[in-house]
Amino acid sequence: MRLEQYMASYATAEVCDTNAAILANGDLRILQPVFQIYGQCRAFSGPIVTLKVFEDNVLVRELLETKGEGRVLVIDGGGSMRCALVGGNLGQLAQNMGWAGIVVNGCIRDVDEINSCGIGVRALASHPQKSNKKGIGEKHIPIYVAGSLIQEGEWLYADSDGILISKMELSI
Ligand SMILES: O=C([O-])CC(=O)C(=O)O
Repeated sequence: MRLEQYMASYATAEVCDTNAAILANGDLRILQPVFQIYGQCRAFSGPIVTLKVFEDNVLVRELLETKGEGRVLVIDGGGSMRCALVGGNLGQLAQNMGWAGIVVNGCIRDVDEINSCGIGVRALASHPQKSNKKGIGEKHIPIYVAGSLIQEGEWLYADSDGILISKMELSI
């Protein structure tokens, strides 16, 4: 897939302004503004793949080794500030496998390398320490991140203003 396919043809602010009804009923949610912006793509979107881990990134690699097909990996890392769940190698892998982006409720490292990858990355912060490698965690389960319950298959829309989660693909 070419990078252009991930470029934004929407603005999250406009989506919020024109979708009051689904914002009110919860089909469209706005993540709390806790994320830093990394990666070449400041704006990205796609269907969500969920992962819950804690200070262990074996399953992150396992998922990123599969075809991304324009999806976004959302990792609930429990908000840990003690190690990084994604680094430069995984950022490059995600780009190579066609993922649109990665959102981490936790930390990343190798920020300069990640910033050169042609994907979108959001994380709470950077941390130089690598994570454990035990392989513990759960894939494809509902996760609770930045104030929102997020289900596998929902859609994520990110740009410079923030991150939206939508129950369905938005027609924009
Ligand atoms: O392998 C890790 O733990 C993360 C990392 O540093 C990378 O992706 O380059």
